[in-house]
Amino acid sequence: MSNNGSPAAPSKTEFNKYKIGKVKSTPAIQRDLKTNLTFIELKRVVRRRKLGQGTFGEVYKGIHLETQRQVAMKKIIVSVEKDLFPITAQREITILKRLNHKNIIKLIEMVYDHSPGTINSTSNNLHKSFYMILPYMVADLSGVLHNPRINLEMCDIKNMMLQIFEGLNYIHCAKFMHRDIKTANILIDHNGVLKLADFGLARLYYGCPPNLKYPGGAGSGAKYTSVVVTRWYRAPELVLGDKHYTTAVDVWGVGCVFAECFEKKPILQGKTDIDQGHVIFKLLGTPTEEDWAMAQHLPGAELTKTSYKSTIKERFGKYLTETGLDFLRQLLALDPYKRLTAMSAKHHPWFTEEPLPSVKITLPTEESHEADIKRYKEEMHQSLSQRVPTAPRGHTVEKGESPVLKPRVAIPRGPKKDDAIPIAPLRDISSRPPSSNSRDQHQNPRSYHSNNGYSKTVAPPSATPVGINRYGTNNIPRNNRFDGSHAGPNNNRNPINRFQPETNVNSKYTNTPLPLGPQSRYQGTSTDSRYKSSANDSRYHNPRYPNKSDTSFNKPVQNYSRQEPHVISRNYNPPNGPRNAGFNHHQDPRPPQTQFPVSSSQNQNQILNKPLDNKNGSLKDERAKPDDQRSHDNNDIADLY
Ligand SMILES: Nc1ncnc2c1ncn2[C@@H]1O[C@H](COP(=O)(O)OP(=O)(O)OP(=O)(O)O)[C@@H](O)[C@H]1O
Repeated sequence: MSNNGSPAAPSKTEFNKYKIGKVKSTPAIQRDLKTNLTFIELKRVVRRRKLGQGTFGEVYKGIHLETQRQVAMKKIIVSVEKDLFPITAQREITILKRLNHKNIIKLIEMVYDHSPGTINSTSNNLHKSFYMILPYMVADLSGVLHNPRINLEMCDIKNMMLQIFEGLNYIHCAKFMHRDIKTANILIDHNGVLKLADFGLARLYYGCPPNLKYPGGAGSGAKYTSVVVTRWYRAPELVLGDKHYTTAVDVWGVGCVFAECFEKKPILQGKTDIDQGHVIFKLLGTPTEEDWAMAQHLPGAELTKTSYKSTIKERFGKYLTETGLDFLRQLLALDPYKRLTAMSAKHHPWFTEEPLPSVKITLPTEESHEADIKRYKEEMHQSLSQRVPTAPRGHTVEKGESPVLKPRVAIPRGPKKDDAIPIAPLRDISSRPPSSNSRDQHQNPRSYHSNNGYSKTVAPPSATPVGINRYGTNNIPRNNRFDGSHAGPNNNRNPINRFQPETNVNSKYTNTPLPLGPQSRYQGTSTDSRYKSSANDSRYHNPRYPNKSDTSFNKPVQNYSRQEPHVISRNYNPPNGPRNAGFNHHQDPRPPQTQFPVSSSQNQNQILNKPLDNKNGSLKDERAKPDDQRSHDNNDIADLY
């Protein structure tokens, strides 16, 4: 406070904390005297490096000026007029504060841009910004897969899958569902450590956490909105409108990510929500009653009247051995209760088959983010147009320099003196010219066979009954070394030993058969009987699965499509153009933003610093409770928490 009692203007030089873009002159980072929050004056910063375009904001690269650490700054835009804080950001902040794992992105802190506000060009409204400060990650998996200069070996893919399952298992054991697993939300740091990010759609689930004893995911004890997950990564139960889904929706997403590693593009690109169902069944075959009995009782059951045959072997058999295909099939099992869990997936024999997972993935030091995909495409196009044309018959073409993709960014840079995060000296990209040839090789399944002794002649695993989760303790052969109770043979040929996951957090859940709570969907251990459809089946007397005469299940297909307006089909084209070429159908699954008032500085402070309500493990913030504060455009929003 100044002498005359009015709040003093914040000092311009008091705190120099973050700057977007390269460090040049002294940035304007200050602290608000009233709230004690730090803020940066973005108007002064001219150069920004945009990493990604989110649905409701943008992600920038910045520098923490005190430590010189690179950070990512995820912008959250708050309309000054409405004075509302987006619910997805609220959720993400709350959940990230609770999580602490090597394979989950960390929230360093929140900063508030205290400048008078900026006018949004599209809405013409005055906006203010909050920033989530996250550790800077050199790449995301979407950028890596689209980068023609990066060729992932099978051992790297295995390593990445193990890391993804480590992170996902942690989230699931902490009783959260992520609900937006996709390649763009899997970040990679300079040490090759993968981090699951973007918890804007995540939520706490009800019921017991998963364990190895029971197949299927956890969390079926309540009704949730099925309008979650980016469409192309949406599990079939969501596509069919199931509201009692489980953590298995995340495992489906990982299955899509796994397959995307081979095709380098999302594998299930439905054009509409209904089409998504067709695309899924075209790959995996229309489920029979035996395959997925519950499908008949979901709102979108009409889709199961199609008769597609599975094409998974034709499509992915060229990349994967029988064991690998079995792994993919179990990640993409149509029935969520036959799908692997994050906990059991790590024990699949595919990880013990040659080539074993690499100890550490080494990627080029080039930054590869989702925002770079457009550039890669342009480069590819340019490279192809520069190719020496083939000579007409009987003629020769003089040999010129073969077109080579030249990276725009300085790639192999050694650690600088003031780099707090040393860039690891990784593979020398210059020795691997990313010619069109290498791209071809990239798509060639045989490239996975090179140098690593990987061969398709590896004996497939012995046949196991379909529909049983083979890696739960229930089903594991007695001498199975991957039962999760021990680390397996003590040598580094065993991937469980080679790959060193963080084990501390989940150990308490591993191998601890938890009592089935009242919410548990299936009681007892007889897997066969669970999937049998019979009039006496207790599921049909369960209010969650009303019998067929229930009108909601008898909806003709038109009715189902009429529900589509509930699905927010906002086009994925931000004001400054499509997010990335070829992603035009990349539908935003999020419901309209429910927002909370953040008018006073005190409220802002609450959002950023309020300790979580830990009672009963609840993450709900008090401000999230009163229903009347929410703008319910449809009932699904009420489900979001
Ligand atoms: N910590 C980080 N380091 C580097 N890049 C990041 C980081 N966080 C996010 N990004 C980049 O920004 C992109 C979008 O980030 P994020 O998914 O968190 O935002 P979002 O607004 O939730 O996006 P979406 O609407 O697609 O879910 C990511 O795909 C990634 O390329």
